Amino acid sequence: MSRQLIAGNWKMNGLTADARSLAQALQSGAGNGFGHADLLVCPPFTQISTVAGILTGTAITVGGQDCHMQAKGAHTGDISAPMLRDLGATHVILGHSERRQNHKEIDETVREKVLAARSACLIPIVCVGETEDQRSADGHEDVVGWQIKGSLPDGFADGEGVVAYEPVWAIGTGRTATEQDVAAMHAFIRAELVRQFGDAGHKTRILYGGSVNAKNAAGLLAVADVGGALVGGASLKAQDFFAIAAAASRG
Ligand SMILES: O=C[C@H](O)COP(=O)(O)O
Repeated sequence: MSRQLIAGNWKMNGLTADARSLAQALQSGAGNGFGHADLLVCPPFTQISTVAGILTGTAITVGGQDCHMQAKGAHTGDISAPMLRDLGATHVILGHSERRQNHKEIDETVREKVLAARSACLIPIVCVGETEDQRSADGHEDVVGWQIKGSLPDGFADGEGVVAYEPVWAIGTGRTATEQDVAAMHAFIRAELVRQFGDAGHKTRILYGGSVNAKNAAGLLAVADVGGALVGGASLKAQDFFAIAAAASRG
């Protein structure tokens, strides 16, 4: 099995003291790495510099949670991909369902942001996933299929771009998708990637996200075609984040 990526999305959590203390706990536990897992944390913009500084020299990399589609200019309050890179970020989460919902981001916006990330040498982690209503109406494959078509630009699979499948109803709810559902959706996403990008689509990592925790991680990470996890709440405790990483190592 190839290395899995365990990515922590801290979302809008962490004043400087919190971020410093969590980063220090990660630094002390990081050791020489985690077997089959690559580790990444994505703090809020305001803490990236602090966290990247503390984690320098460890096996844990740092990413952003969003970026603007332009590299610079008159965009009050926005952060560009080169700015993230400048702070030490290696990755950026794009098209998270909270951005799609709260900021009305559409696939075309996400696609433009992926291009911006690529120009700044950041690895994009593009989130896709259906709502509960869409799944109840049996529309989950259609929704995710369209998100993949619309959000991923040409050549996406030639780089290190990552896709994260996050059923919206499983995010922050404690309701995890069953391993059967995860297997079915990851197989569907893989088939879509190959249809869109040819052979290169076989190598794109597909993460699962949605209430992943220290207890359920081993089962989810052992599912075929799960290339890692995008972890929200459980990534705010170093011990839980490491337990998930350890589960990946056993995958
Ligand atoms: O980006 C992370 C996901 O939204 C999952 O969040 P969660 O682990 O708190 O459910």
